[in-house]
Amino acid sequence: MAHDFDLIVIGGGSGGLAGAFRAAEYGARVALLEPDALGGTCVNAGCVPKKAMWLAAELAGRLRQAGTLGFATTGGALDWPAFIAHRQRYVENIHASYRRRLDGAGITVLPVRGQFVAPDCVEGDDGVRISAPHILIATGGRPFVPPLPGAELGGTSDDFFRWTQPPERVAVVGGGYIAVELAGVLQMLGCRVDLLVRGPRLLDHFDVELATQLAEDYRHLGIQLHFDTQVQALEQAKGGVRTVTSPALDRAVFDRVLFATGRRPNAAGLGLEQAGLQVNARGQIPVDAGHRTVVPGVYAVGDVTPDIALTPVAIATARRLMDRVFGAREVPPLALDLVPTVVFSHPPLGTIGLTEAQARAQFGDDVHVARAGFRPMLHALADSPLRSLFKLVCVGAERRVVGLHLLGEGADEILQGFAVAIRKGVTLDDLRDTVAIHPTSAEEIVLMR
Ligand SMILES: Cc1cc2nc3c(=O)[nH]c(=O)nc-3n(C[C@H](O)[C@H](O)[C@H](O)COP(=O)(O)OP(=O)(O)OC[C@H]3O[C@@H](n4cnc5c(N)ncnc54)[C@H](O)[C@@H]3O)c2cc1C
Ligand SMILES: NC(=O)c1ccc[n+]([C@@H]2O[C@H](COP(=O)([O-])OP(=O)(O)OC[C@H]3O[C@@H](n4cnc5c(N)ncnc54)[C@H](O)[C@@H]3O)[C@@H](O)[C@H]2O)c1
Repeated sequence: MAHDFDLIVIGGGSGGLAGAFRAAEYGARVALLEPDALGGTCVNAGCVPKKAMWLAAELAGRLRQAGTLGFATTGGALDWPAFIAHRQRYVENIHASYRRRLDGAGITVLPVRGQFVAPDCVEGDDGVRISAPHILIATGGRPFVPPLPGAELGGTSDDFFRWTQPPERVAVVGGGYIAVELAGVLQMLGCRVDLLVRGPRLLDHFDVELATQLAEDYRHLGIQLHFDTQVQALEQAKGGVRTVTSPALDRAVFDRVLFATGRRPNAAGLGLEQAGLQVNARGQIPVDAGHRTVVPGVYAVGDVTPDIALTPVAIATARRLMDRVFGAREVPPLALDLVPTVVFSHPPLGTIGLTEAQARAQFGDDVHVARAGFRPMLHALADSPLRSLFKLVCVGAERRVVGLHLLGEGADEILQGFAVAIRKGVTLDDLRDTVAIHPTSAEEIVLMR
């Protein structure tokens, strides 16, 4: 049967757009289905607007520090509507840029929600069917809200990005990336934040020493941290929403409650059974290392799969996949053991590779850890107690670096270059042989003992 297109991409977020563009570069005829705004979670309710809020929050902190250091400032209060206008203009520019690039690449964009009617055929919610020998599922995920009594009184990160005014008192539920990032931003921008974490620590999968130092830094910023605290229900209360928790909180009424309790894949409603596909126990679409599903010609990338839920991972895997399918190139799978990532906390926390605990579990006594704890110069000048902590995890007689963990100012920008070196097998001696740049935070990495 003649197909309408060479490739149908379901979802116009990070992975879908990257796959569509790369396939079009090889001359493929591509249709992209996206019922909402182009760019998906990252551009519209994730990385981009989040980073804008983080930058505003960092500026607010800087303005307060500037006041301490003798500058005449107004204290760093933010006019939210004015800032959000700037943020959304930036987001709209990204939409316009995508639209231009899609037109330029000759990609057919259909503003519809798609579902499979056969392994090579997708129907939009306008009833129109299109077919292709290759179909890429890149439908991402959505916030998960635990099914508690009164849960509808709370919001999620999606709601946060719709706020036009800051609340005075906020409870953030969760201890992962989004909880830590939103709690930090809101506190820095002048809200009173309580962070309700069901476990004993922040950021379960990150190095425990850094997570502990971050909790300490957050306490200094004024965030109320409640560990081992289970939210059982939300109730409407006079002047706000009451959190019913175990154990009970001293102050339990908030203007807003935000659930940052994980995300779930968008796999329901895709007609997967018509394609011959099934989801795993976590609702994700299983794929092999090449991002093929069990059905020939059907692929999946990004948050709808078990991959690490990060934009650069969705982009890199989609591009490699299209290099194989349309470029007929042998491309190795992405090395998922060395993915650098940053939590945009205050200060930021960047990490790549194994934590100390993971390295010890894998290599036993053959692990060598170097660390540097210090106050960055600006914080020392302003008499702020916020501390940085950098850790290097090395293995073997040659002390090959298998993990780098950075909490502190500039960590978000410092990590990328070291990620290249670590991928290339850098050793502790290589780092020590490198001349430091003084005075910086980054020099601590080459001076570590
Ligand atoms: C608050 C927040 C902050 C984040 N910050 C970062 C960060 O700083 N750095 C980072 O790397 N990652 C970050 N992430 C994660 C990142 O946003 C995701 O990993 C990334 O967007 C996943 O890309 P994707 O293509 O899989 O899905 P998405 O970007 O979610 O795109 C999926 C698209 O598919 C569309 N869709 C769904 N169903 C259908 C259908 N049936 N038919 C057609 N279209 C459909 C959706 O409308 C959506 O546009 C953040 C996420 C959140 C929520
Ligand atoms: N800076 C970044 O790169 C960035 C930022 C945000 C999100 N992301 C990506 O998006 C993913 C999703 O982020 P996230 O923060 O939603 O998920 P997460 O998995 O990082 O954290 C979820 C948190 O919610 C808690 N939780 C789960 N169910 C709960 C319940 N019923 N009650 C109380 N707490 C509960 C977990 O213990 C955990 O602390 C991340 O894993 C990450 O891959 C990346």
